[in-house]
Amino acid sequence: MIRVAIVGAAGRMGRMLVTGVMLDPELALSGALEYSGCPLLGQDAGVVAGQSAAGVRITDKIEDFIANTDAVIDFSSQASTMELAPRLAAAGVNIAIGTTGLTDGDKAALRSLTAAGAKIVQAPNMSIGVNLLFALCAKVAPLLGEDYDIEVVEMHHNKKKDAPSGTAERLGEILAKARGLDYGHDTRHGRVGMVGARSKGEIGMHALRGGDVVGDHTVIFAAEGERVELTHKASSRETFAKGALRAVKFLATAKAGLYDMQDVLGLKDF
Ligand SMILES: NC(=O)c1ccc[n+]([C@@H]2O[C@H](COP(=O)([O-])OP(=O)(O)OC[C@H]3O[C@@H](n4cnc5c(N)ncnc54)[C@H](O)[C@@H]3O)[C@@H](O)[C@H]2O)c1
Ligand SMILES: O=C(O)C1=N[C@H](C(=O)O)CCC1
Repeated sequence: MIRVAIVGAAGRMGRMLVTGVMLDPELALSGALEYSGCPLLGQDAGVVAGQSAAGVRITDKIEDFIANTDAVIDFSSQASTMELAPRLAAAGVNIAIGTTGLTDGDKAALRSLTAAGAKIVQAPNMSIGVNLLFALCAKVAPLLGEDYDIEVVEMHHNKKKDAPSGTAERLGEILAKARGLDYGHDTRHGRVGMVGARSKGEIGMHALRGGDVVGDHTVIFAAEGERVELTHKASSRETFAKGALRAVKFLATAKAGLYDMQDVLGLKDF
């Protein structure tokens, strides 16, 4: 049995993760963390998630559960994730991070924790379909070549705080690498004004927000006379939660290291 605590337990993903852990016979819910001042502190995490009582109260202190926890799943905020990760790693707790908006510096800091023995999965999207899309883009972009202009379009619900989505950023990084471009330098985020004709050496990135959209990502390869579009649409957050549960099971037998969902799903050699 893997004892799992959820960070951001009252959030959209947190409630889905609490439910997923409670329903999984290989996992046991050991803790549920929220920010200090959260009105739901002290409430039963299962009840908050719309399930039966889990016997785990939402707390703002990791000390309430860390000694009885094997793994933490963190879908909260960049600041919270980066503050907690060193403390969890120091306690020998495995960490599955779904939080987006992490900087390159944040990812380097996570890697340095794994050099000291931590086991971490960090992935901007834990669905099987999106991770297959990552692998497909790495193959398709070099095959189509420079004649095909690449644009990435994502759409999410109107509560999402970061843009572009972590998934779109990862798509951009994969596509840039496949084209010999630099994601940070060569990405055009939206276009406005007299920007001139599109150059070959750029990737367009467009973030749409509205309603309750769970998460749509499309990569467009556009050439003279045709275009190819690869699209993934998530219709339920359950797909992300299922991936996170796979991640903690993967970490239970993994060596120290910083992993992504390509490792968890065995897509590295696809
Ligand atoms: N990797 C994936 O597959 C995936 C999928 C969906 C969402 N996400 C990401 O997960 C994050 C959360 O998304 P969401 O839609 O659930 O957002 P949300 O705002 O509904 O939930 C975030 C929760 O974290 C809590 N939180 C904030 N600071 C905290 C702290 N210091 N300690 C403990 N809890 C704290 C908030 O109170 C909130 O309940 C975002 O970064 C989002 O982009 C990733
Ligand atoms: O709802 C969100 O927020 C999502 N965030 C992830 C991202 O930024 O890529 C994954 C999809 C849902």
